[in-house]
Amino acid sequence: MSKTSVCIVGSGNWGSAIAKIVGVNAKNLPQYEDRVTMYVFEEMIEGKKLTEIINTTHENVKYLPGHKLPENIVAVPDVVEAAKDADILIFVIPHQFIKGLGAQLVGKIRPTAIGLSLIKGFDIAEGGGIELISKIITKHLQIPCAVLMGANLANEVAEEKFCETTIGVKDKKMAPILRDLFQTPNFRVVVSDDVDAVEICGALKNIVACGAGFTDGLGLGDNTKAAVIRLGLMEMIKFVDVFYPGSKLSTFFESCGVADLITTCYGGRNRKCSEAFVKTGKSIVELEKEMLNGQKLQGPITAAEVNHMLKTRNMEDKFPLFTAIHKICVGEIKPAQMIDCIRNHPEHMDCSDGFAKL
Ligand SMILES: NC(=O)c1ccc[n+]([C@@H]2O[C@H](COP(=O)([O-])OP(=O)(O)OC[C@H]3O[C@@H](n4cnc5c(N)ncnc54)[C@H](O)[C@@H]3O)[C@@H](O)[C@H]2O)c1
Ligand SMILES: O=P(O)(O)OC[C@H](O)CO
Repeated sequence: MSKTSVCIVGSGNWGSAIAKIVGVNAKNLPQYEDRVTMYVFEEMIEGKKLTEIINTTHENVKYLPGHKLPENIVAVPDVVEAAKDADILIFVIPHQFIKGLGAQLVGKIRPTAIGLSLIKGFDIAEGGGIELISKIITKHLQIPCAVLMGANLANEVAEEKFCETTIGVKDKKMAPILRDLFQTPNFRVVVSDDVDAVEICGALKNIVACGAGFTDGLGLGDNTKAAVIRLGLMEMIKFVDVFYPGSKLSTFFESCGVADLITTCYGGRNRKCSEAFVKTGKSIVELEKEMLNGQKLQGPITAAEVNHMLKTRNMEDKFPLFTAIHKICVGEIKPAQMIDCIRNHPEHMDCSDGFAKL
């Protein structure tokens, strides 16, 4: 039987950290081809191509400095060349680039390939809704696409500190294949069939992370930040309930849910830049450039995508935290107004009989 070949589409902070895991597992597991291709959006670093640096030093010096990648990870600057022979395509690029990159792959990959999206974010759908990234991949490339989301700050995963993750996949045959490709003693995988909710958790938590960062920037303290996190979680649950009915509440207790929300609201890039946004008065775009050395924020764009949908449906007031965070990001209201926007949150008002409702 021929071996399964793997391509990682993306090589940023998370793409590189996951390459460490996937490279080692592909090498050690007999069912996989040793060689794993990694699509690298080419750029010059001190006069040298990043792909050449990765293939000679085995380090992504720009996006994951200080960590060696396994030698069977091969950086390829042409996405079609990287992906054309793969049986498993792992998509891990900032979500704003997926449509452009996906378009280059149409008709150029194995029709039997399967996809796995590690991308946190949405796209705007026709008619004012949102579209899940995994669905975009399936629609354009005509392949099934599972998701992997969790409390997984890339640098900590690269340092092999213990964490959990959630793989959302419906096909029972695919579940162990994907789990085995990612699982390590320090990266524990739980598989869920509640795929849409797993993916939506990963996208929405980035909006809440911005709120947590604004709270930190305003110096409001841990109680306020906990309230923002809790109300953020309630809006995440409500969003899934309203727009993706039939999902399970238990999914929010997996790594993709509450755990990712916590880690991102304390240690993530969205939090960090949002805190600086309040403290410096600079724009999000400026801060992303200044503070992240080419890495990308997903929270403010996701907040805009969600707001577009809520506005179209006249539902901004049902999600006051998401709405306030978007308005702060685009300068429509001041960060200090966030708390006024959530002071009379539906979560406080809906309990007319004195009991909270879920
Ligand atoms: N970094 C993390 O800790 C982490 C953890 C879990 C999930 N994620 C998610 O994974 C996804 C990818 O994040 P990341 O941290 O790997 O990326 P990143 O933030 O490091 O982004 C930089 C990457 O984007 C690439 N890029 C820049 N312009 C591009 C273009 N026009 N077309 C294609 N690629 C381009 C760069 O070459 C680089 O590889 C995001 O959705 C993110 O939310 C990130
Ligand atoms: O650094 P952030 O804010 O993009 O968050 C990173 C991961 O999504 C945390 O799991």
